[in-house]
Amino acid sequence: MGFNVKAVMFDLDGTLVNTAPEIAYAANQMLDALNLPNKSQAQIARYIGEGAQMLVKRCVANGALAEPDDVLLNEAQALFFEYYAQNVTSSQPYHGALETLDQLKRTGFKLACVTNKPEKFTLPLLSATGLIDFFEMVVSGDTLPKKKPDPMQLHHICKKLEVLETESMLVGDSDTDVVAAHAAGCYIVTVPYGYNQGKAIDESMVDATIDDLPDLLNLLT
Ligand SMILES: O=C(O)COP(=O)(O)O
Ligand SMILES: [Mg+2]
Repeated sequence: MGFNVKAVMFDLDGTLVNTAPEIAYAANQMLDALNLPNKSQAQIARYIGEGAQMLVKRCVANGALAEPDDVLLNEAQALFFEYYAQNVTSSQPYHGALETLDQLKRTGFKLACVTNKPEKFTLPLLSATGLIDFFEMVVSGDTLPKKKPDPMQLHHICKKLEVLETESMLVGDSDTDVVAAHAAGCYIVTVPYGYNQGKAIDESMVDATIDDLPDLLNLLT
């Protein structure tokens, strides 16, 4: 494919780790506590991708509660944070995630994780799954003033890793990742199994698609 890449940045939820089961469990605990109807895991998975705040808002906003007020939203978010903190480290990496990161690191690529997940969940999850040691940098949804689809996190990583955006690649699972990578000027490669609000990725918008993470080694090594 001829990618001239020195750094590879990985999205977390839906790309490296299958977080939907634990997120859905915590979201339904929150809905129970608020006496609101539960939602299926598939439905909640469609709300993943734009940070925890947005996920909570979408879970709470249904039917008569289409416009949840700030008091309810604050309470819902506090509950979700409390419940998700209890099971965030139970999520499992996708097939071949560790092996792929290991191989890329040994080959000499600089690796980073860039997620919209808040830091207080990102770091324990990366530690528990054994992924954290592969990354030179981790940038979470609340590390900087802006998050994906804004390119700020990607620019920040490129600067710190001393690579050009044009020699960096983002591997992600959603339109949010695609838009951020385009805005930053990085290559974008997507996996098909993650959370893209229930839609398929528009393949005409990406540099390549891979079936799973080990497929990346065919593109890059
Ligand atoms: O927290 C989210 O909403 C999504 O996180 P991600 O950017 O790792 O997919
Ligand atoms: Mg994702």
